[in-house]
Amino acid sequence: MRRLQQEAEAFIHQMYREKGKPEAAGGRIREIAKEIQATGTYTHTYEELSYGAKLAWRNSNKCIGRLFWENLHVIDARHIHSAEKAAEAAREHLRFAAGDGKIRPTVTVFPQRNLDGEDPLFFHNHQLIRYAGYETGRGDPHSLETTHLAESLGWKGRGGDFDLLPLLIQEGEDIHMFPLDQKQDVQEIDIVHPEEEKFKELGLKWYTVPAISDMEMNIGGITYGAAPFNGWYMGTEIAARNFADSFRYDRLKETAEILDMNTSKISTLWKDRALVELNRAVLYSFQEAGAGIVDHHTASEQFRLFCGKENQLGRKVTGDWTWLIPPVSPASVHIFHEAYDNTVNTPNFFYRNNTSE
Ligand code: HEM
Ligand SMILES: N=C(Nc1cccc(CNC[C@@H]2CCCN2)c1)c1cccs1
Repeated sequence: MRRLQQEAEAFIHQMYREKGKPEAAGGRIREIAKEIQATGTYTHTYEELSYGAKLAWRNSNKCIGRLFWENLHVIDARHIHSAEKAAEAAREHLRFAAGDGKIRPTVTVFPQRNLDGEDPLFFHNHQLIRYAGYETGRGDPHSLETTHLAESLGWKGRGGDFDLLPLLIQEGEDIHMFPLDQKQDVQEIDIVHPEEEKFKELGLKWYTVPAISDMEMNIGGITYGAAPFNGWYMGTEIAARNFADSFRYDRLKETAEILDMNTSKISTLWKDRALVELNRAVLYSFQEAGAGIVDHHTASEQFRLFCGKENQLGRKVTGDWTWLIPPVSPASVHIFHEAYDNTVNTPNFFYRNNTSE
């Protein structure tokens, strides 16, 4: 109780100070103290939930995209208690976030963790949109576990490389499964190359809205175990990791071969050349389709602006250098040559310790 009170006070003071009404904090803190006294916990107002979620984003040390933290759309779904309604809200989130190409950074907040440390609802999905992975080697190896869980609940995938996984939502002790509507909820882009016609023979595609659904959000001592959030992709995530990692889609060699590169020895740097072409193709394909995406150079410049603004406002930026540098040409962006304080502040997003499942 003491700890909850202290975390609540710290958050309320920060929020009211940043909103230019520090004198109003005291009254709200007393109100929260009474609620904690009476019930053991407290409930955020929508204003507190909204600002808290924005602060959680601003405090995300591994995130290069924080310049836009104040533009986060916060959907209050704390009235939802059934897996069915949660699935509908998740699908609505995806449709809203996709906009008509211009992706809206959005978080949907489901009911907070209860006093027994249980989440009324939570997602087993890593992201709301994700492709299945199979023992055959097809699909996304990163999804093997989630695919097994879906299959154990009766789901049958087609065994391809891009089969959309169903939503897997736990309500109490039971896991419920809901398919996404590929046409309404998911926008996908076929990956083509700006110059090389043959590139499309790779048969690659990816979805436009990354929506992380397996992290918990902590605001003022309250934990939201289901708070899926989306932004837009940085091209390297798809091209340099999802398509290139040997333990993911592992397409580097095939890309090099299709582009007639000399792959006879690693010292020809064919991997590096294939990586750049994959990244150019992903950026080109998304941009041609009018789908939101950012290249790692633009994203790094936006991060530089974010740091400048924060410093101007007298706030210290915290960051995790090892995640902030892009996986392609890292030393070609200024971030590589900077140092960042990796202190973890709250509000923030944290990994769920999945042992409870
Ligand atoms: C708007 C466009 C955004 C871009 C381009 C962006 C970019 C990124 C990238 C590239 C990463 C590293 C991911 C990886 O390497 O796997 C990342 C991490 C992260 N981002 Fe952002 N982001 C954006 C918006 C957001 C939003 C809206 C939130 C939350 C409200 C957010 C929270 C986070 C968090 C918590 C991490 C760390 C995840 C982890 O620890 O695994 N980001 N971001
Ligand atoms: N662009 C994004 N990328 C992103 C952000 C946070 C976390 C992740 C997932 N990181 C883990 C994945 C899974 C294996 C390696 N990368 C991606 C966003 C996702 C949600 C909001 S922005």
